[in-house]
Amino acid sequence: MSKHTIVVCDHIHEDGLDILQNTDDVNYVYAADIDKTELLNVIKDAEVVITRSSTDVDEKFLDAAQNLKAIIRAGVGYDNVDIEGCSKRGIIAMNVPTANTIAAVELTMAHMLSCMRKFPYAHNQLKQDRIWKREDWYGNELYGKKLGVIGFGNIGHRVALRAKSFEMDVKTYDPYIPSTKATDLGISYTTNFDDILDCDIITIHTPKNQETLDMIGEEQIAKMKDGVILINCARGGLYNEDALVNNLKSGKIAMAGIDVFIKEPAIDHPLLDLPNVTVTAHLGANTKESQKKIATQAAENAIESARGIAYPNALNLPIDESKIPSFVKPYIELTQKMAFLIAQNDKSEIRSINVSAEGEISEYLDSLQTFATVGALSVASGDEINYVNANFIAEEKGIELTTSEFSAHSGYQNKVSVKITTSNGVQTICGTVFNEDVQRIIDINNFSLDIEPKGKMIIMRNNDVPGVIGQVGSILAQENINIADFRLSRGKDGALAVILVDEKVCMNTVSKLEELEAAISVSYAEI
Ligand SMILES: NC(=O)C1=CN([C@@H]2O[C@H](COP(=O)(O)OP(=O)(O)OC[C@H]3O[C@@H](n4cnc5c(N)ncnc54)[C@H](O)[C@@H]3O)[C@@H](O)[C@H]2O)C=CC1
Ligand SMILES: O=C(O)C(=O)COP(=O)(O)O
Repeated sequence: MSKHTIVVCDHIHEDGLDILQNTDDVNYVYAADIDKTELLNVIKDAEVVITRSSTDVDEKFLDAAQNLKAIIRAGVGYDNVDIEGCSKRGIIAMNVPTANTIAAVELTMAHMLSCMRKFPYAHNQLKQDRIWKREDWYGNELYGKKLGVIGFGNIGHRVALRAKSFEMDVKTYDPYIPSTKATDLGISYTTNFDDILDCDIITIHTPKNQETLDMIGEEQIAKMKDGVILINCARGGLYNEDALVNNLKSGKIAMAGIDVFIKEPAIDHPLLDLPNVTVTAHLGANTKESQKKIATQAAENAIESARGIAYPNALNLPIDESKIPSFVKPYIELTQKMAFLIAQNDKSEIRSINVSAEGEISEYLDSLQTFATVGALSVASGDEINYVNANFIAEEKGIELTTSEFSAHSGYQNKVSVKITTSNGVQTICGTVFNEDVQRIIDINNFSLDIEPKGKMIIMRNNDVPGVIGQVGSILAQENINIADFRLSRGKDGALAVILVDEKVCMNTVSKLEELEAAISVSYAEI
């Protein structure tokens, strides 16, 4: 039995490792304890890798992992994964988005309480210094304080709910949610970022990206109350780290609770030298409960993706298959086949691919376009093309991808057409689906036909003169090629024949057909 190699690059719960170990068709490699340079060697044969935030899936990593099909980020944030690099290489990246939510929520509350009651100072004074001085540690209560929650997703909204149970006055800023997601829970919603800056405590729960990096810097801190408390259990850099250090030193920020740093491990970070910071070493997801859930989900998803069965929580698929209605699927297949057929008929350099549609199917033009691109490019690039990287590769080759809806109705309930322009000319094939899954090509370059897009086919354009069918028949008979079906279409510019055959046709036979006096063009394709 051939086995799928799955490499585990970071520490995950043993329940996940057991699943991998006990799966017959998996060759599992545990590489969490090795040096990251050595890891590059180990991932050479990996089909799937499981990572956490300690492994950067960057250019070097991807270049080393030549056989990689999928990456499972066993957690939420994927800012350490080069998603575009994955897409270009046809690698599907997935995360495990909700399994550690509660762990991160509870760590946020812990940091908040720790800052309010000055836990680190009080703890150290008694435990390390053996001093009992209760008068030194007057903290503050969460009760009645204003809490600003930036980012109201899985973690942010749960932090807000817990804060409400402490009878805090909670407000959120998240421009990407409907306001009712917050207001229905009794939480104020604002689209004015400055409203959040007016809070007693601010906690951030957004992803890290171009938009959110340095979201809070000197300018925003200057607008905050003196003695504000800032919590970050999301990602290092969402609060500008220099601004954080400066304002903690000056006392503008009274306390900060920090779990994450721009550069981790952060053992020499200036924040660690400040007394008014409570820190944890990126422990947001580190509860046994969360890690058990994440590891089992990550292992199961790794196995499914290695087998090519499913890609749960994929981050870079242009198409979410689960959202595509069943009637669209045969059209997707048909579109890919039509593009594949055209690209076999004309192997010259592709300049543009246009997909047009009419009927309800036109709502799915973007998905159809992606599959047409896969079909067209796979003639030249074979297995290297899949629907994750097709659009990237087309872009790199300078191929223009367009879609359009037919302006006039042809009478078909749904119809799709693929038009490919090459350095040699333009070819168009149209198709439809009958009775839910019977795929048919109905037009090739303006010649009406009715052909199943399947098998070995010779496509011949010829002058509409007597005797052509007989001549084609005798050439194929001489070559021992059996004709399974012969479809002929006549138009004002001659005729087009699609000849379905049982045996593979070699270039020599194609040349003999091309030599017929009536022949205009002949090509051979297999679907
Ligand atoms: N410290 C740790 O160990 C952990 C950290 N995290 C991090 O916590 C963060 C939040 O995670 P989840 O809540 O699970 O993610 P999520 O995707 O459920 O929520 C993120 C929210 O941020 C909002 N958002 C995006 N851009 C925004 C912007 N510019 N301004 C305001 N809101 C914006 C989104 O609309 C979304 O509602 C992520 O950065 C994640 O990586 C998650 C788990 C553990
Ligand atoms: O899930 C996340 O975003 C986290 O930050 C947790 O990261 P980790 O898996 O603990 O390295």
